[in-house]
Amino acid sequence: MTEQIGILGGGSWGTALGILLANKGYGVQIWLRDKNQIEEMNNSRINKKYLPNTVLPSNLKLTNDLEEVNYKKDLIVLSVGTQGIREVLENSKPYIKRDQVIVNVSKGIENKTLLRISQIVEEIVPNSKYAIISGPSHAEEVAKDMPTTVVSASKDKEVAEYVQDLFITPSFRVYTNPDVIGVELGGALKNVIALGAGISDGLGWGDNTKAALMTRGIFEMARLGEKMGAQASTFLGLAGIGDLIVTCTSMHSRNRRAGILIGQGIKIDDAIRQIGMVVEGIKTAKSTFELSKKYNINMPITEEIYGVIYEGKDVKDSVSNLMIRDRKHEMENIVLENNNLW
Ligand SMILES: NC(=O)c1ccc[n+]([C@@H]2O[C@H](COP(=O)([O-])OP(=O)(O)OC[C@H]3O[C@@H](n4cnc5c(N)ncnc54)[C@H](O)[C@@H]3O)[C@@H](O)[C@H]2O)c1
Ligand SMILES: O=P(O)(O)OC[C@H](O)CO
Repeated sequence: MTEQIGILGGGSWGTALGILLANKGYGVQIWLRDKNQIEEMNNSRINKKYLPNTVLPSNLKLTNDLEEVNYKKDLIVLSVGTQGIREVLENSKPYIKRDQVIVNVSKGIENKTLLRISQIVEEIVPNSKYAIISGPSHAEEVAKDMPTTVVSASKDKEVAEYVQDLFITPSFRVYTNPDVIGVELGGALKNVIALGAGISDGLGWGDNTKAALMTRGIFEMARLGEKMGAQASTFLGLAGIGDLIVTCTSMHSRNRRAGILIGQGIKIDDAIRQIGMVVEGIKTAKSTFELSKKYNINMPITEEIYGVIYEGKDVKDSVSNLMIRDRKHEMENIVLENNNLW
């Protein structure tokens, strides 16, 4: 029997993955909250707002009804922005069945609770079969079938491999990994560093600066990750350095582009408005800053980005703060172990 898949959220990523899965022949239905957008997409068969250059396959259906999108689905994909996941999942809860697999593809940390998305899912739908897909994967390129690699992470090997099997195509290669914490944190924390890379570009600075932000950025991501129970080696993989590279360097990146605008002197709210899509790094910068305090981890880049976004710090002062800190040994506080097996 053909697998049936429901996708909660029809932004650029939910739509690109919906197209990929529908092209594999599965029955796919995307839930969107905006009825007008559904009508427009049904008429044009294009998601003009979020993914304007790709036609939707005929077996990709749209709905505004949470009961319908969950009904008789083998797999549910979560692709609304992180801060909306709790609300959408709470509203879906009456319709979610025990045997359905839940795959999160969003990348962030909830404000106030400081929870990762797997922890939100566990609170609302305890003991569900959960996986996360993460890695360097811009929707715009996946929709054009450009070679892309990602990771399917789950505590349950069977679930990770089921999700790998469902999503893999000759141009979308899916690896597995048991380290849910590391894969989730890699995808979330890189958005904060990408804002910094964008700010550096917006200031007109060069490749040296960006390479420094990326390299020192992955160190502080891994430091927090290890303290929170992740494998440091995950940060060397697709969901860590891989995603950091793509997000810090691509013109598709919403986070980098928001950073560029901020570096050019545009106000934060105006930058977010101009991007017009979820810029996860903005909210996740706050959560990450608070996590770094909670776990007592030194995260100087994240701290300065938090200062720029939430305390109105001048970006040039922030960079100067980073450069004139106490001298250090490069490899201080880094342990690289690899126990990354089920
Ligand atoms: N776009 C990409 O290339 C890409 C790739 C990998 C991962 N992601 C991640 O996927 C997630 C979604 O990103 P996107 O780029 O598709 O964003 P987007 O802005 O294009 O779409 C987000 C969608 O979520 C909906 N939404 C947001 N809050 C909601 C709420 N409370 N209730 C209902 N709907 C809500 C929006 O209406 C929109 O349809 C983010 O976490 C992002 O980091 C994006
Ligand atoms: O466009 P961004 O910055 O939200 O990044 C999207 C994906 O996370 C890239 O892998």
